[in-house]
Amino acid sequence: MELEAKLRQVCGRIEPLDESAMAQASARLDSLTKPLGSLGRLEEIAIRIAGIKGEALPTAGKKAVVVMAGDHGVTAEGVSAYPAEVTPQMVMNFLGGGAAVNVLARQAGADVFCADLGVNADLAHPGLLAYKVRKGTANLCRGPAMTREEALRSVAAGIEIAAMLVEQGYELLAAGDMGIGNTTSSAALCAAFGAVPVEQAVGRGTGVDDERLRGKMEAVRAALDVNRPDPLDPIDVLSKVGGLEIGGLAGFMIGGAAHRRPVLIDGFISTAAALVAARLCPRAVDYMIASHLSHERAHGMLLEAVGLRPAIHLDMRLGEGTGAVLGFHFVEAALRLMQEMATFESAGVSKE
Ligand SMILES: Cc1cc2ncn([C@H]3O[C@H](COP(=O)(O)O)[C@@H](O)[C@H]3O)c2cc1C
Ligand SMILES: O=C(O)c1cccnc1
Repeated sequence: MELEAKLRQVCGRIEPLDESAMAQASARLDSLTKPLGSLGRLEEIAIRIAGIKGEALPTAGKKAVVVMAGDHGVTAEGVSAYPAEVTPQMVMNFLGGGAAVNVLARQAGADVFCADLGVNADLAHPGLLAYKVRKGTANLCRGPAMTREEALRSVAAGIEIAAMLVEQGYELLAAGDMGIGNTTSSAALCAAFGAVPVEQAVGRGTGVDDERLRGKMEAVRAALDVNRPDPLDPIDVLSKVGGLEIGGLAGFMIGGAAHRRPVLIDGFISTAAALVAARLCPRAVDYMIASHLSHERAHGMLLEAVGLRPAIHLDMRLGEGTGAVLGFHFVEAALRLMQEMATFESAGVSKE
């Protein structure tokens, strides 16, 4: 109960966007040497970041991506194209700098953090954010993935990680996931919340064949039948069919919003976490910026259910925060345009 109260308190701290900063940013964009509105969604993003940070002319500041990792008991059903051991192995790869997200983060000038919310293995590395709630979830086809208390602890861990990064001076955050089997859990979450019908919620994830895809669909149906998650109780849904890293990511998004930091959302799993965050604290959505549209088939519908629109579409389906980190580029581009472009007046360019 104490964790529930704390969560309500953090949600209550999320403020509405700063309308005055947004109006000033909008006026500034209209004064720049370009046809009105011609920078399209970049203008929308710049205005929103102004509202989030409460500054008319914000800069991007220090950037961090957090990859939250957790294992999934549902892998016993053969729902992934890869073995569960990949989760801890990839955690070590993130810490060693060799994963796709590390390369993209280096290119974007961002730091990568990796958090263990529930990996099956005992991991020891000085760089790892150790927040293990339990070793992997239980098989959600047979019963709840975790207890309500564990779900709340995963969300609380994400809130704590966001606070720690804000304390370290990070101003722009991105959310990434690692957990073999987590597209199954994410599909079950989408369906449980009524965001996407079951038949459309299940996709190929890491690239399962038709037979495994059918098994994955059965697994999601079984998860909903056996657990009967209550869509009006987001923690109930998270605990029954979610994942530890998904809870962590939802908390991270809520924590970022409570600290007035923009949080870039990645692909399917990250957006499933965004849906949990949105159902817990609707106002947190104002602080989220969608990055890409994943190739995973339900992602578009899921983004829509959260109330987000992706900016780029590169047919990526990796996760890890890779799409979100690409988002650093266009967020920074939007802010630099607003900061650095000449106005009609300063450049002596005729308006009419
Ligand atoms: C080497 C490797 C690196 C990854 N990085 C992210 N994922 C992605 O794939 C997993 C989800 O797909 P499914 O539900 O089909 O298991 C997650 O770990 C996700 O982050 C990876 C998967 C693999 C194999
Ligand atoms: O959209 C994603 O993030 C995704 C899709 C498939 C597999 N892993 C991640």
